[in-house]
Amino acid sequence: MSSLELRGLGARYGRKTALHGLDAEIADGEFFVVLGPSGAGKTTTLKCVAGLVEGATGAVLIGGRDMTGVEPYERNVAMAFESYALYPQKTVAENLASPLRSGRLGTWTPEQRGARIGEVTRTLGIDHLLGRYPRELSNGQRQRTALGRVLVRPADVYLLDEPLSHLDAKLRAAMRAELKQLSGMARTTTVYVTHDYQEALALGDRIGVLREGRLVQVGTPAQVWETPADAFVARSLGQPETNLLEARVHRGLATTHGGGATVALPEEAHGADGVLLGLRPRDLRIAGPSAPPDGAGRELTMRGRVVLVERLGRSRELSVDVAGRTVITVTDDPRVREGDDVTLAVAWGRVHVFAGPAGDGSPHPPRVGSALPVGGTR
Ligand SMILES: Nc1ncnc2c1ncn2[C@@H]1O[C@H](COP(=O)(O)OP(=O)(O)OP(=O)(O)O)[C@@H](O)[C@H]1O
Repeated sequence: MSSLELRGLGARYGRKTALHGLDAEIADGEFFVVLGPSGAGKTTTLKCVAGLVEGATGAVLIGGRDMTGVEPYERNVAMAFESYALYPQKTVAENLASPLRSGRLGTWTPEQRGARIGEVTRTLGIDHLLGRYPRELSNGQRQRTALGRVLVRPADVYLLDEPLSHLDAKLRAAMRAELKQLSGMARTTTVYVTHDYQEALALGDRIGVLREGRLVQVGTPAQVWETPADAFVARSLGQPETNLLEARVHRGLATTHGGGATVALPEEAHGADGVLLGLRPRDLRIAGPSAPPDGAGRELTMRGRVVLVERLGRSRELSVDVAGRTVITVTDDPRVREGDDVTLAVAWGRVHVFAGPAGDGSPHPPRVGSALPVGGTR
């Protein structure tokens, strides 16, 4: 069993605190993604698990065993760094074989080694490069070889630091799909670090969102997507970013500045002076004659004027002026033009309510629930 547990994990670099006591329980075989912006402490988290941070506090348990005082090479973790380390004088095949030759991992027959290397290199799409030297590879190929070096060896925990960052978008998407299929990967507890929310949603059994050295939310991709813990988490997932509209609260109702929309609030938000309403651009739709707003009041509707249309591949990103506030939405309808008056509609349950506007107390207002219809029930 190779579960991984972090108990109050802390790390400092001089006077700078990089991790403020992380707690997480990662199950045996789980694929756990740490998502966060640059500087959040993602790499430091992995290094602490590997035993590479001096003076780390708290505890790391692997398979229930406290790793405090256990040397990095005795932890049986395999870590891939963003900057790839390969032996320049060895071919790709030799680079991949070397971890299996070290003896610490049991004895591998040449056939077993060949089979494992074949499986990993086919998954990573580098099986045609086995005879090349690192200097003869592109950055993306080098990165995949470095990842291969980690994945060939059986370990209790894989620690992967942005392993796909040097690949182009198409290859990243293809590799994402392949990675989880790799046998060994499917069974080995993995902590995967990224700042790419799509990668996190696609790969993670669960996602831990890291901000300024704190895990601010841990949950399945669906939980983090549907009920973001705060406005920061909501903005971290999704492109275009979640719209945040400031609203004043009066008698359980919130009205956006400018009066473009009014919603009823869940009870937890009644005491707030103000709230932020979070609207994902893809949750908003343009209500038109063919798809009128829901007459039963199951949707919030807002009137606005399209001020900008930008192409996003097949769809279009619209900036809509709603009573002086810009609301971004995405549509596949090619007929919408700049200057059009439109009605935006969104299901009440998809209107996230965050307590307190940004800049007014907490810089990251927590989510307190979703909006309710005015004067009715959902
Ligand atoms: N060796 C170091 N000395 C001093 N400060 C450091 C050191 N390594 C990291 N830090 C600081 O600790 C914080 C966390 O760094 P870390 O590398 O863990 O972040 P990250 O989330 O992995 O960022 P990125 O996505 O940019 O790699 C940052 O503020 C960083 O500047």
